[in-house]
Amino acid sequence: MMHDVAMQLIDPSLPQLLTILPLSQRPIFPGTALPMTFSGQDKLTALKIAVEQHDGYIGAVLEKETNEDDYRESEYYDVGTVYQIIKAMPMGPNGIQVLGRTIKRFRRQRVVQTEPSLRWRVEYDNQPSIKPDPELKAYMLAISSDIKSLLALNPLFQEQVNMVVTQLNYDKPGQTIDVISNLVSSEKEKLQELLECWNITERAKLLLNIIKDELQVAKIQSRINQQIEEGVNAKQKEYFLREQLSAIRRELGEEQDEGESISERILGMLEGKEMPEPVREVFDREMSKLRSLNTQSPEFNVTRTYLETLAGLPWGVFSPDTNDIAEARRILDADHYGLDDVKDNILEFLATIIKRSSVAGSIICLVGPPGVGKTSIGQSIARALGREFYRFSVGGMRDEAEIKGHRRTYIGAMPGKLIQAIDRAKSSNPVILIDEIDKLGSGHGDPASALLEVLDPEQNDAFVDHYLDVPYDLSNVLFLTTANQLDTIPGPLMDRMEVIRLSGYIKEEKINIAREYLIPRQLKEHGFATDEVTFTEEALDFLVDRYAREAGVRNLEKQIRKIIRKLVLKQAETDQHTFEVTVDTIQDMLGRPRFNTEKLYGEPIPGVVLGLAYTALGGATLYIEAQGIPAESGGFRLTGQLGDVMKESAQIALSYVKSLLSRQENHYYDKHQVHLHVPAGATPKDGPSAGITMALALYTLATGQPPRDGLAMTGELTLTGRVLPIGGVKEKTIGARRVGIDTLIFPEENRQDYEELDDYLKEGLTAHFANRFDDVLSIALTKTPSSSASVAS
Ligand SMILES: Nc1ncnc2c1ncn2[C@@H]1O[C@H](COP(=O)(O)OP(=O)(O)OP(=O)(O)O)[C@@H](O)[C@H]1O
Repeated sequence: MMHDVAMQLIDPSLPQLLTILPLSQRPIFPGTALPMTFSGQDKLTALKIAVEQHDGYIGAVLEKETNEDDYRESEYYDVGTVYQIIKAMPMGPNGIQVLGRTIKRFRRQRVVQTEPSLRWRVEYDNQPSIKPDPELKAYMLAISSDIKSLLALNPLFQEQVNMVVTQLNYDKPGQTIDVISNLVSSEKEKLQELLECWNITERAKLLLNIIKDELQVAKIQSRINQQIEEGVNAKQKEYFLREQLSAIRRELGEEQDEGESISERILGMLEGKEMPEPVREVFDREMSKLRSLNTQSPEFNVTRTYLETLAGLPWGVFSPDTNDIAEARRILDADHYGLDDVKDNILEFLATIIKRSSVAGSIICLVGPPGVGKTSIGQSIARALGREFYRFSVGGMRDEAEIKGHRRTYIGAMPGKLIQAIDRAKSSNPVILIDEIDKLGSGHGDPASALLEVLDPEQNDAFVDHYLDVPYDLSNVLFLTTANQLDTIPGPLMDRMEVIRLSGYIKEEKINIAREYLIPRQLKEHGFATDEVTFTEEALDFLVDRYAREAGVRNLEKQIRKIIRKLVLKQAETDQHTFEVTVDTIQDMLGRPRFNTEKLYGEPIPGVVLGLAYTALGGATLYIEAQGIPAESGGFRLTGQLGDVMKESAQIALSYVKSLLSRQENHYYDKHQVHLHVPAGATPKDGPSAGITMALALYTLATGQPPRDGLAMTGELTLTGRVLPIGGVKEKTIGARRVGIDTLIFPEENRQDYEELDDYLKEGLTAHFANRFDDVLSIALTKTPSSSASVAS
């Protein structure tokens, strides 16, 4: 390529010796007019000589290392640009600005003089102008396009660059490149490299790289700027719009100032309430915080919700107690059939509260199977005292925060159930019923001890909910709790409560409840007059016996509702107005009866004995089955999901029966493996009270004598054959009646419990009381051994 051949000709018009002046920032390129400033006496002297003696020509060279004291001692690059000063103007006492043009690059040949100024002998870049080849042309085009992009991003040199770009002269690429080089910025070393590049194509390449780098930086810069601007703009826009909106609202008189009206509303909520002083201080502090916050900030909402909760609570608001025991009795009677003991207990309790005029420390726990009226008794108590009623369940509750609330730092924090209850009740002395206290879970924190804090009269006058973070006095709340069974209630909670049992109803009671309470209530709810629908006695008996045999009456109520709904439809579809519900109607409407009989066995057989159990669903009967399998060495298997206590009591029963049999020369268990099962196999069971039942099953299996018909029993057995007392006599009696049992065996020590039962519960039943297992045998075995079972010996 032609222009690659360096032709260093001497330019006759330019001086061979040049006064050198230093450039510290960047080199300058030929072909442009530009001003330069210099300061320092030594430089001023050099400039003066150049202007006066050498037609104003100087050589401007970039310093490699600057010598601050004397520019002549600095280290210089070899290549610089010759500059001709056209005009010089003093700048300050020690400086000068010169205006001139850059002409040509030169290279140092040698230093010819240092005093009074630095002078070099130089050689010039005297390449002839060349016609660009395609490669160089391509570079030039690339430079031109990049420089335009750069222009779009960086408006700073717009005019200057624009001019250059529009005048780009492909015929003189070297000059064009130099002009552009004066405009780009990069590290000084890179620019010096560009200056030192004699080869034009190489120079174009270097310049393109520099421009590309610059373009990259400019792009990033512009992106950052844009992002910042967008953020600022969006914020500003929203701010202005909001300002305008509230100005418009103010103009329309719709709202004074959002924040102000919220604060006023919250303050208004305090009317008629008496906030204790320490709480008021916290309230005031939060209130002034609210006022200082921007209504759009998230913190405003958090503070506002807190203040609303705090102000919404019924501080110092109490409903006056009725204090009329006669009225309380009337209400309890009006709402509930029977339950005489329960009502008496509750009235005694209410009388005490009235006398002491304080509820402090009185907690009642209503225990009984589902649907026996625990909740509705609670409601009646509230009605009798004229207090608000609120109920919540702690069944399955695993997180302490549900009772005591979440700290306010949580997102979506709320007060716990107790404060929610107070909030809903709108009074500080409501009746709060805590349901299913026996099913309280444990998991996060300790819900049981949180509940204890609530119920404990020593602590609950200053109950601190995590969310509120100020004490609330719960000592005027009348707490009631309910449970299906007592075993699973945490001990410390149990200690603080007075237990009132609701044992479940027998058939006759349920018929009465249905007739006197449930049916009239359902008729009313469905818009029937009481005389429009009548149930026959047989129908009620059939309904209770076949469709609703459980201890409570909730299911009975449900069945009645079903029947009445169907009658509503019938009334709407036909002209019929009055209805008589008979056995047939019930069968028609409710389908096949759910219960026929609980008896699994027709005739009694050896090895099968009916036991009495006390479960969360009330009293129940359960069969105990024993079966022998001939085997060399005996053995014992137990099935039916039995708990540890029940397993042990099975072992005791077996050991005892074996010793009893050995005295009778009966070696059945030496030759048989025995399997004891308690159906239904899927229901977990535990407790020692099936001891005598299991022993009798094992005994009758070995002797082949069946127990007498219609017999059920309960009692703990010791290893020596003593019968120990059990719990739940009333429930067990009720359970036994339900399945048509007529003879019962209880431990002797439970005799009094049984005798204290109401007569109607005992009607038609014969109860026997056993001290020892021998007594059980003499009551249970009235028949002689059957011949078919005699193989057992
Ligand atoms: N002795 C009764 N007299 C009249 N109605 C009753 C009686 N016992 C229960 N009921 C009614 O039976 C229904 C169920 O009672 P309630 O909801 O109080 O049962 P519960 O014992 O609280 O049950 P759970 O343990 O499942 O909460 C209610 O409608 C209640 O009025």
